[in-house]
Amino acid sequence: MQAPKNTFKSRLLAGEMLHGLWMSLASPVAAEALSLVGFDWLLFDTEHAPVDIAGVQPLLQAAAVGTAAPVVRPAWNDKVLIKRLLDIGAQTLLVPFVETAGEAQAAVAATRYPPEGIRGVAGSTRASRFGLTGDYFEVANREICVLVQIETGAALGRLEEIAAVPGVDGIFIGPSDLAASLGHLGRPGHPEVQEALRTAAERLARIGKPAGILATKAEDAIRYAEWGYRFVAGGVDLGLMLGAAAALRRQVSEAAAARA
Ligand SMILES: O=C(O)C(=O)C[C@H](O)[C@@H](O)CO
Repeated sequence: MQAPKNTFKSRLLAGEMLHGLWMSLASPVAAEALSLVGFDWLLFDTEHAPVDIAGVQPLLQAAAVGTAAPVVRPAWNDKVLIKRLLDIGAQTLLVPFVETAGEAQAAVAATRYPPEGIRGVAGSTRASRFGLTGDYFEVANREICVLVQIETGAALGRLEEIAAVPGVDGIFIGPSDLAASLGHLGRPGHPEVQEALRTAAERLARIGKPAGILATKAEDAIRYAEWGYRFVAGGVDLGLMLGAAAALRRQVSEAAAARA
């Protein structure tokens, strides 16, 4: 048996546009269902969603049913969290709050077996198909995809340095945190934030590094793709559910009011 290939990484590096969905519900049912609707990737968040490592494994198992590649965001740029996510089979990680090239190097090192990095070795994990693959140790390092998240003005100032770190495959800009860092908490749509997002994509395109972002509505996702973002989460599972529920509630209430 061969070790799993990382199709997210190969497609990203081939320059494909990858449409994603941000998953905050931490629900295996939602993961399985939404893996089937045609997105290229699903982001399982453990930074702000109520889920620990043991809860991520069922999400990965559920998503394996469909066609969307899983991406997991560890709660922090932490070598132990990263190792544990890799062991349960995550191959693409979105590492939050990277502000310097040194922090990006640490994130990459945490994902690589020695001598390239410091990942601890376990023989029988979900990552190696419980030890049944013959080639896992040979291919693991190159199949792992590291995306680092830029979320402050300071990090943005060092964008090119961070992006140049070997092993950083893509840069994700977090609009909400960047907005907060730029003095516009809760207002990612503020013109100054939007301009920072636009120029970040431009700078990354100039150095040939794929840029990613999270949008919360289709029109934002479309604009970000037009600006050059290549892996764009177009919405959040929880937000979509609430939006649909609120619209349904509004529609039936309005119909009832009209009948009265
Ligand atoms: O800065 C951002 O934007 C993010 O990091 C995403 C947030 O954590 C959040 O909107 C996810 O639900």
